[in-house]
Amino acid sequence: MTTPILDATDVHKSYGRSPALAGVSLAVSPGELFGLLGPNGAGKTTLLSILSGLTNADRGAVSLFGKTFDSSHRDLRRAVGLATQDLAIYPELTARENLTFFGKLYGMRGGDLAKRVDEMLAAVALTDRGNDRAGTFSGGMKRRLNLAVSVVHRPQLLLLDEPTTGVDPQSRNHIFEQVKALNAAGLTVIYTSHYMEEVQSLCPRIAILDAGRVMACDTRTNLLKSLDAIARVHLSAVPPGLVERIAVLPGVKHCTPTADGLELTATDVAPVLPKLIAICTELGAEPTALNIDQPNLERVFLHLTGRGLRD
Ligand SMILES: Nc1ncnc2c1ncn2[C@@H]1O[C@H](COP(=O)(O)OP(=O)(O)OP(=O)(O)O)[C@@H](O)[C@H]1O
Repeated sequence: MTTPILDATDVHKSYGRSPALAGVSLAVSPGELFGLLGPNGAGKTTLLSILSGLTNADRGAVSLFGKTFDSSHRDLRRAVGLATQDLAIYPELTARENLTFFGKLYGMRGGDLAKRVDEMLAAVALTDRGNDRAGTFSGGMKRRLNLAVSVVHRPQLLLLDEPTTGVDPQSRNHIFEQVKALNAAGLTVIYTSHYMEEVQSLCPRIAILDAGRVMACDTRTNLLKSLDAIARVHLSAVPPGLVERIAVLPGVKHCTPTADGLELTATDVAPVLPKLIAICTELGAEPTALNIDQPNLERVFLHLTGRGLRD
């Protein structure tokens, strides 16, 4: 098995008496685009602060690149890029100056730095605005620059804390594309968000964090497989015997009548539908509307915690 690029075991962190992390364990392999999904206050920022060496855990162990890690390991910290939720860029500097400044902080100089700055401006579609002050940028452009700044020094692990906060759809797409491109080029990425759509579409493996604990950590496929699809069928009538016949169709787990039709659960609804329609036709019940609720991470979260992600 490959050595994990990041291995956290039983990490605890409290602010005063309130625990922000209450025993978090997770491992991320080289090359992964790993999602960390959790509502506001789940502990995502606290975890990223520990993983980037900004703060230390109260208890537990973290290893990065196979070595024990804490904030005193300056060499390991240089191999991590962090795009913070609060923007790290300087509004009075231009985009180019911001990138150059952060590159220099990491010891980059001369032609290599100049080339990298150009590359980063192009990657986040800010080449045309490179000489404009960051303070004049839209929220989305600032986020894109914040992302570029976090990788200018070519880290091996990138930590993204809610990277689409306050951005327009166009910038959001730029950020998604850039994250995917960085990952495809070999960068390991931990992507934190409370937007389940983002994590679900970007990340093949995901940890769900709530109240400082990992509630589940698995592949996206396995997380979604843990729930059934729900089909709601509206019918012109619900003849006697219909629900009972549908309930025993192969693949159907439950079937119950509703005010205007029926509702069924199945791991896979598609193979059930033709048989359902045939039975409805035979019994004289015309389907008038069909709604299929496929499993998603919002429902997985609800199932695990009893609450919605945005409660
Ligand atoms: N500096 C701090 N002082 C006191 N409490 C804090 C501090 N930072 C975080 N907390 C608390 O720790 C818990 C976890 O916060 P954290 O910011 O890590 O969560 P999060 O999942 O990143 O949420 P968000 O997306 O809203 O930032 C919360 O209850 C928060 O109020």
